Amino acid sequence: MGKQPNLYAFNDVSSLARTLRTYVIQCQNAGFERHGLFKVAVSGGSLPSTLAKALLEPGEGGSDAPLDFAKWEIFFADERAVPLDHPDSNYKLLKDELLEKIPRPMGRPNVHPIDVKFLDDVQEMADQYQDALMQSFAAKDSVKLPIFDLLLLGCGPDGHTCSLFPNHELLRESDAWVAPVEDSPKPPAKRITLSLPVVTHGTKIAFVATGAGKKDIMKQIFDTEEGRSLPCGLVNEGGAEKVSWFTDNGAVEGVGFPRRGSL
Ligand SMILES: O=C1O[C@H](COP(=O)(O)O)[C@@H](O)[C@H](O)[C@H]1O
Repeated sequence: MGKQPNLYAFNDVSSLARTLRTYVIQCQNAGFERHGLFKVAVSGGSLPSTLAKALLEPGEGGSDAPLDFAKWEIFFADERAVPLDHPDSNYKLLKDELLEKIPRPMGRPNVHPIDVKFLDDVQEMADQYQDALMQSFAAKDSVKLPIFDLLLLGCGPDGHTCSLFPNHELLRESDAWVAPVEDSPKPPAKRITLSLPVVTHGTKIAFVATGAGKKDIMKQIFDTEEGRSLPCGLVNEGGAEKVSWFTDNGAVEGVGFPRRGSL
């Protein structure tokens, strides 16, 4: 058997958040050593609130190693084609949950929202976002892929991640770094998303999935053959041991895949 993703299960979201904090700090420090920055892609959905808990509330026994947000470069793993103050915006969610709450002395991250000039043209929006990535990663050659230090992902109840949905043609995208979505089955229909090769190319890839509402899809992803072709299953396959799942007991009830409680 090849190398496997890591599946961590915790009793509650607080203990999950403490370990996620340690993990993110390790990824941050590895990024600082590699290139003086931490380049991270962040999802929307339920992720920002758990991430904020991890980063802003160390809790008892949580790592007190420093977070230096001034050297963070944050991109979005996916974004909905809506204004930045719209309730569906992943940017707004991250801003409300995390960005605005970062104490000043911890520094201000460099955040890359979508260009709202292109709300009516998601192909143009995806191209522009890809250009922003190219500038950041200084790629001169279009065959190269950006290498995020960390991608922080969610898992939808249908097994989607980023805005990569089950059976969608975008799962076969092999050229674009960022792709437009015109027909998302989950509203809003128009979005942009990192492509699967960009996701699996990351140095580290972390999923956060909590609550009993995720247990059926978790079982499918980890314990069934069909689950391996779902978007989350494809990230597991492509990212293998670079992938870590941070879950609570409710989300993995009945999942047979071997799991651990700490890093
Ligand atoms: O639509 C989206 O959904 C996924 C999963 O969200 P969750 O609430 O089930 O965690 C999210 O990761 C993605 O960024 C978002 O656009």
